[in-house]
Amino acid sequence: MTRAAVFGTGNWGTAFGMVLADAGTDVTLVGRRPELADAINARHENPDYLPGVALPEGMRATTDPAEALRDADFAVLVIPSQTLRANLAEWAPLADSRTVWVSLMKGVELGTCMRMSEVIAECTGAEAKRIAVVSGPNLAREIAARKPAAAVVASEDIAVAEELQKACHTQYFRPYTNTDVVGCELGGAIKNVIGLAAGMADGMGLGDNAKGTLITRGLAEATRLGVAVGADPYTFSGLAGLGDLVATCGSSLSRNHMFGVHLGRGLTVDQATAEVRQTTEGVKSCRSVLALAERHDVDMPIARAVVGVVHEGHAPKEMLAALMARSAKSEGLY
Ligand SMILES: NC(=O)c1ccc[n+]([C@@H]2O[C@H](COP(=O)([O-])OP(=O)(O)OC[C@H]3O[C@@H](n4cnc5c(N)ncnc54)[C@H](O)[C@@H]3O)[C@@H](O)[C@H]2O)c1
Ligand SMILES: O=P(O)(O)OC[C@H](O)CO
Repeated sequence: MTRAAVFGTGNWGTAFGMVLADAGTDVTLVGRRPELADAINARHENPDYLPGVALPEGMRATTDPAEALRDADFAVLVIPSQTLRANLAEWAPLADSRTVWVSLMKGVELGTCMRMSEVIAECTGAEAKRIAVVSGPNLAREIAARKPAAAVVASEDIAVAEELQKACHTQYFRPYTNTDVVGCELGGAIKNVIGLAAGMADGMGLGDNAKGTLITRGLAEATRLGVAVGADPYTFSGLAGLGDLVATCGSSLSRNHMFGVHLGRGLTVDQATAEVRQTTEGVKSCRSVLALAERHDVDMPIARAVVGVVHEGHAPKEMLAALMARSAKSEGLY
């Protein structure tokens, strides 16, 4: 039987653990708080993140990473992107040399501008064939309700992607394989930044034309950066690109979207943080995404506007005016 250790007992760690278990994989969730692990084991429910969702009986939780990693085929990482490096310093030495590390995270590391698979490679020493990512339009609460969704499972080694695909394929969760790890990760991280912008537009009541424009030009920004760092441009028209942009920019279940809505309605960043509470990757990753773009001389005006609002104290209205006042250009990618 395939075994997976899932690090993170939040929304997506718990929901993806459920997907793996429903697909017949043996799953152990790894959390930090014993009382939450006990509740998951005793009640088959995660009362803090997914109250009312009945988890598969065989899915267990522990606070002991070594126990979870014993004989694990997959170590699935579902924690905030900015803490990954520190976490792996503890977890990596406990893993078997054959374990495949899987990132479900949608962020870019501050300071280094590294994608999560790059952080994993550096911290674990794992070669590319022992690293995979999962991305796509995957709002955890919908998946926890077993509503249908699709995703991309990417690894440079197609055989590894296919193994992971098998381990998480259920009647409601349809994973497609891809070998473009770079494109899938950037698609996931950048959609959060565009989701913040779309939320601001919604919060300001700007309407659906504005949102359609942000999604489309956001996709152009993501594709431009992706191409500059070696991704396949077609990945961005797929589930990890357009699919996730549409889901995130349109859903009140998206934390990034709702964070933007709060800002658009006039709340401060601190007030929006207090409202949303859970991991909102775009808030930090907008800066690392923009830094990566600057490093590659790629223009990302929407991402720059988001950084202006979230980190530089500009009002959403000011940034909107700046975006609209840019010089006229043709529609192409550049
Ligand atoms: N929620 C979704 O719908 C969804 C879908 C796809 C991808 N993601 C991505 O998955 C990642 C996690 O998101 P989430 O929604 O599960 O977040 P969450 O806020 O629901 O849960 C975060 C989890 O990480 C743990 N955590 C926080 N700080 C930690 C630290 N310093 N060390 C170890 N663990 C820590 C928390 O205890 C919690 O278990 C993010 O990168 C997000 O973009 C989320
Ligand atoms: O709630 P968000 O904004 O982190 O989005 C969740 C998922 O990434 C949607 O695919």
